[in-house]
Amino acid sequence: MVRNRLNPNELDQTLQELAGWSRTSDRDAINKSFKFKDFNAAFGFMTRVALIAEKMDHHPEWFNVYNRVDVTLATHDADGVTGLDITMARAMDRFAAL
Ligand SMILES: C[C@H](O)[C@H](O)[C@H]1CNC2=NC(N)=NC(=O)C2=N1
Repeated sequence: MVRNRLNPNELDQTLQELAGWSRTSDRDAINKSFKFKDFNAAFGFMTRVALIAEKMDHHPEWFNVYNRVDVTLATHDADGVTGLDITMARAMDRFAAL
């Protein structure tokens, strides 16, 4: 089930395939800092992510300043990291590479 929390082993294994993603130190979540050319590129990324977040009904926590977007992913309903967060992380990596 995508909404079940990944156990620590599953999460560590999955993170090995996700470049730049780390476990968040103070809670069950994952995070990555994305850097873009400028604000326009950063906001374009956020817009693309927003559209799929609505489709997935799964929303990132993020902080943007100029060309940087710091993202934290967790499934609030499950109080931890689930397959939904991994799907979202992969989608974000794809959009960031455009
Ligand atoms: C009511 C609504 O479906 C839920 O609150 C959704 C919305 N977006 C969500 N986003 C995230 N990241 N985790 C959730 O548990 C979640 N739940």
